[in-house]
Amino acid sequence: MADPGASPAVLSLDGAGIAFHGRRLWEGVDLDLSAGEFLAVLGPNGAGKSTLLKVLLGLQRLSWGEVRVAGRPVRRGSSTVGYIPQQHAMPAETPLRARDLVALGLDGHRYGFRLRPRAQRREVDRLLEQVGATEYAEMPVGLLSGGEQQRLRAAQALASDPAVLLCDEPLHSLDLHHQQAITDLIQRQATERGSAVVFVTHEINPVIEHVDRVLYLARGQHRIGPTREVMRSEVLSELYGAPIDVIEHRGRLVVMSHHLEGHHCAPGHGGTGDAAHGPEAQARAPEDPRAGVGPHVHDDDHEPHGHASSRHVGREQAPEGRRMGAPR
Ligand SMILES: Nc1ncnc2c1ncn2[C@@H]1O[C@H](COP(=O)(O)OP(=O)(O)OP(=O)(O)O)[C@@H](O)[C@H]1O
Repeated sequence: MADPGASPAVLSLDGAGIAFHGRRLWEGVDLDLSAGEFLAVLGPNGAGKSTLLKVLLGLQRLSWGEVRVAGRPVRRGSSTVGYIPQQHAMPAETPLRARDLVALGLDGHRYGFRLRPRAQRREVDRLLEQVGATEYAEMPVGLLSGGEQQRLRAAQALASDPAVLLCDEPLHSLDLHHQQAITDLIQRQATERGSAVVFVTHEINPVIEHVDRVLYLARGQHRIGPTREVMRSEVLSELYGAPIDVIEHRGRLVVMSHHLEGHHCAPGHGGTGDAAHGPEAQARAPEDPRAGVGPHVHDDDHEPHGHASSRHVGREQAPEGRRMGAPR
């Protein structure tokens, strides 16, 4: 059973906030994420979900507060952070085979040295098999479907066995079977390898059984807590400043409102509301060089870049009794 106080946080946000041109996306976020914990990040379009991932990737500085991964200030390219970006098509002429894309995620740091070609090939084969991509391992990536490319990105992100795994709408464009396969893969990475997972999504139902806590961002405000504490009519109505109904039906959460835009639960995805936009409502991918075919550049030199904490409003910790990963 998890004992959050006993293990140091893998990921910490302390009084974290961000503003662009005077507009506060979120502020006063205090969060300690433990090994193996699965955090879902929800909120309407433009709430700052992808920006949060950019912060955790070291691509965006906080306006307030501090962020630490594995006890150190985050740094772009750190081997401790894996990232599955939003799906976007790679150009047809991309000069890489599927297996090359996955191999970019391997730099041998797990073994203390770069893998020999044969060992690397075996590891890439294993990763390809995990995501069901063996069949097209030798294909040029640009000729693969969006869903096939997305499975390769998942394999690439897992290759480094990261302490923190960031996922930006990773299920988008996957069919139900592969949604399940990728979700299971991410969950196994959490429970068996102890990766803390930060999973940005517009739709909680495909991952609801895995989620330990939800971070909900809306209108410059946020709530953090177990799914059914945050995903309640009272809480979402307060966050949106408009009446929202959250109904549970056969273990699925249905969010309904006549006022929402860009919400995470569309009529076609289990909701019956008439104004919600579902997962189709996509935003830009972070401007991360790794977002495309990008090699997962590992670089463990850390340098501080966080700002001093300006607010501290009750640190959030993992609830008792959640699943826990193996010690790293
Ligand atoms: N570098 C930047 N400079 C100025 N504004 C920015 C910058 N990066 C993001 N923004 C703005 O911050 C807001 C939040 O963007 P972000 O992509 O984080 O939202 P999101 O919650 O991921 O949205 P979606 O659900 O549509 O993907 C947007 O209005 C965006 O234009």
